[in-house]
Amino acid sequence: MAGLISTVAKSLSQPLSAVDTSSYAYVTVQHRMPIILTQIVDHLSRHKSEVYDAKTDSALVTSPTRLHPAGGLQDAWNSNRHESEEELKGILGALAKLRNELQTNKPLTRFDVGLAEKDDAYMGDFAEWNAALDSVVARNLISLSEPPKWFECSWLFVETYMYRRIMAAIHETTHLKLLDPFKWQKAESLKDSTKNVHNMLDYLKNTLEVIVQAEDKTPEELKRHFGQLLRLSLWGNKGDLSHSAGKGKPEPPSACHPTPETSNPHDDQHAMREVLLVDDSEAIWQHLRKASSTKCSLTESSGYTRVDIICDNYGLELITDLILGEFLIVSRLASQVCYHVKAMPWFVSDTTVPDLLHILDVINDHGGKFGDKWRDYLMSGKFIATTDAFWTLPYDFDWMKKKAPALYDYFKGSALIIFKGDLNYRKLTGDLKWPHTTPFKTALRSFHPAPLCTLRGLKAEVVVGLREGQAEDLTQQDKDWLTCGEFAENNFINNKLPSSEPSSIVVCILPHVKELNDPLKHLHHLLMEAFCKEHSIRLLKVASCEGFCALLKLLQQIDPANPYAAASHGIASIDASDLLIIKAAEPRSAGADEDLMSQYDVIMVRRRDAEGGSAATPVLPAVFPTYFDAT
Ligand SMILES: O=P(O)(O)OC[C@@]1(O)O[C@H](CO)[C@@H](O)[C@@H]1O
Repeated sequence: MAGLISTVAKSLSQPLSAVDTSSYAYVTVQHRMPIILTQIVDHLSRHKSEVYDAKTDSALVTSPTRLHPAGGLQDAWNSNRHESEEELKGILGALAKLRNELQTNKPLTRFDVGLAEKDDAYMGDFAEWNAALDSVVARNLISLSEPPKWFECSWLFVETYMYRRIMAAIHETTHLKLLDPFKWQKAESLKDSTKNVHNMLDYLKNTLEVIVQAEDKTPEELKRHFGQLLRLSLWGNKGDLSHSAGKGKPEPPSACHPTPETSNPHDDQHAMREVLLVDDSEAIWQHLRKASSTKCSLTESSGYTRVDIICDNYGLELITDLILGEFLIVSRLASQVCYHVKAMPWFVSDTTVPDLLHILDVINDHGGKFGDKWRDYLMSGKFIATTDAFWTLPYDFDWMKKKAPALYDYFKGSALIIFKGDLNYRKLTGDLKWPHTTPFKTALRSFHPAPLCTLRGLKAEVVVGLREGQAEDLTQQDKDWLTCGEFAENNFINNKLPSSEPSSIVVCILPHVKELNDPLKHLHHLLMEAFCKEHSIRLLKVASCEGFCALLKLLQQIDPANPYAAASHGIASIDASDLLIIKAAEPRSAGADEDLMSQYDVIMVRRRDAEGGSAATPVLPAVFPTYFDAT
């Protein structure tokens, strides 16, 4: 068994990387990343006069498509024109050198911390980047004795490293620190989207009228709109320029991936179904409704429900995220929506703070009052725009507790964290080679500050949470299903797992499954047993799956008013990776087992329902039957 575990653990620890020349990671490092560097050099060379050009800036005010802001102070360019032009040449030289290092697989070079004054807003993360270069996240996957190199490290590291090197070349200047090297591509991505934007804002307007006017707005009505807007935000993710290697505006979604331009959003529900590989929108709806209806997020007792959106791309995707935020506020599913954007230009089209403020002007240009309304939201706190250095470090989210503890603690107050896009998904799952049926919660490892969901178009070879056989069927359907960006998933997990509060766990119950033919499930059980042992949590093993099922059936006698009632379909089959966690209202006393009966306040069980979907169904406290053989 130990050999089996080490085999599974070994395969799990392997990140996606260009070491595998048949992988998409290799295609990205070999071809796409050099193209992205070349495009920046071309744009900066061709638009040299527009780096900080008053004409372009003034055009920003009048032109209907409002090109992306010049991103800088005009007088800096005027008064230091010669120095600025020399610095621009320096940037172009640095990017050409970077491209050569990449293409010739040189060792990754360190950042010059000597350039960074104390608390430098631009280069203050250089020391952390150098620490990462010395750490396991940048290890050479071919030989530990070798330094990290472009084709021999994790894909996640070298890709994030490339973008940080691009911005380092800009941050190390005196006059061009504010230059956004992707501004032309971001502007381009919106250039022909007038109709899309109009349609989306019209849809929002109509939806809000329905919500506001319908006194007795039925939950079903709200739920339908919620699902539509969730899917709209998901398909906004197609506008990712790092995936299309910056080739300007990505192809408009094909017929089966409608956006308002290709169909009326009301009707796209079924057109999208077949490409949504995991759709937990029902569970998200039930969770948010419960969190808001009890006037508190699951982690705070105040009348305050905050939803956090970890943003991805500028342009259409950002507009769909703002539309989703408006719906959450007006429907009272949230009292505050916080938009987390990047502290610097990133992955070509990722949203920065200037981008978020600028898009409000673009929205105003497309008619309607939403741009002004959302600017007011930012002033009043209904919307928050924020950023953190962690999002542009190379660490996946398993590191957040250690590398950004304040950010992790902040998220504990969230009712729901919505992670947009592929890069965030890759960081949630560590960009590791998980088997595709790995439970999403397993792939999150130590990252569970609060309930969270993903809205992601698949553009990389990592995906978890699929049903047995689903990946094989998809490969038959489209051999590039993992990376073509045509398929999507929407995973949800109600992240109040024990590892964030072991002291509240009274008992953990596992089905005693003798022959576990799935190494992942075995690993899962071993991890839970180790967790219980580490935190002195009672671990009970059900002598048989039947006994375990009987207990869960017993727990089905739940309060019909419980909004989760609709989600519980009875136990059709039990998945051996399921478990029962009994939490205590108060930190657990060291009392005897008898006090189990009185302490717990909520029981979380994760199971697959008869349809093979997945639903987290918290149920009310129950009485213990005598099914257990304490082991
Ligand atoms: O986060 P997004 O914008 O959805 O996708 C970004 C991204 O996943 O797309 C490419 C994968 O194909 C990578 O280069 C990059 O990581």
